[in-house]
Amino acid sequence: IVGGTDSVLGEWPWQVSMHLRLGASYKKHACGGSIISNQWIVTAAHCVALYPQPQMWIIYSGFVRILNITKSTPFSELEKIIIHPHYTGAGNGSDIALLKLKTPIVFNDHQKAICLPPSEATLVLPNSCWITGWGYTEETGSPGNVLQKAEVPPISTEECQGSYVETRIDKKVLCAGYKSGKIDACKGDSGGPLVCEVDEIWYLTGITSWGEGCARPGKPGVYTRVSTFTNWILEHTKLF
Ligand SMILES: O=C1CSc2cc(C(=O)N[C@@H](Cc3ccccc3)C(=O)NCCc3cc(Cl)ccc3-n3cnnn3)ccc2N1
Repeated sequence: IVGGTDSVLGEWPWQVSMHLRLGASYKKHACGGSIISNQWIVTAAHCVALYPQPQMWIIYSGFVRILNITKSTPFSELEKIIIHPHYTGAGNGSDIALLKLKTPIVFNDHQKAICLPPSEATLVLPNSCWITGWGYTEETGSPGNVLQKAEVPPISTEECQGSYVETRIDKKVLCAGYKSGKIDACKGDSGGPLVCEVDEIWYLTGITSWGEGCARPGKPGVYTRVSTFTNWILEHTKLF
């Protein structure tokens, strides 16, 4: 996150870190994700597209300092990875995937689920949403240690299309950010949440997907619009 500030434990209890098992011991943070039930995580399809094998991944939850993670830190393992069937990788939407945990997460003040938005919610977009992650804090920077948070306003599809003339901006995505840049997601934040509070309830409104550089003026962040996929999520997680 560029232009963010430190989070405190319990502020974003649905945020998880996905670590790729590269060889026996070496693991590293690859993507963010969001807890939507005690056994399901939502992330970006591009995070798992290169390694769609459940045994390649481990999930850390209930923490904010990435440097506190050690070999003895408890983690969750994956039973199943479901990548959206329409995801093709060419940045043309449906950048969403579901991770089923081998054993359910025990909820507490530091780890619990975020609500899904109503499907196709034309719910007038709130004017304030938040992004979080352990990604780069500058475009050519390095990952943050403490989970970073930043407030970003959603941007209309028309305005966003004007920022990305070579890419089709449709209802499968949601753009957010400032004309002046300065605050945005960046490398390592993808798969993580864009959340908005409506009537004191937080909803998973977006999934960090792509952007042209980080926090550049006129180049907002592009997020998977979760409400377009709420039914798909419910069908595949049997959460209804
Ligand atoms: O320890 C490390 C140091 S290097 C590193 C890089 C990445 C990375 O590039 N991730 C990509 C996505 C990715 C994930 C897995 C495989 C391949 C690519 C990303 O987050 N990409 C974020 C995309 C993005 C989204 C928004 Cl909303 C706004 C701006 C951007 N950025 C544009 N340029 N950089 N960020 C992830 C974890 C990492 N861990």
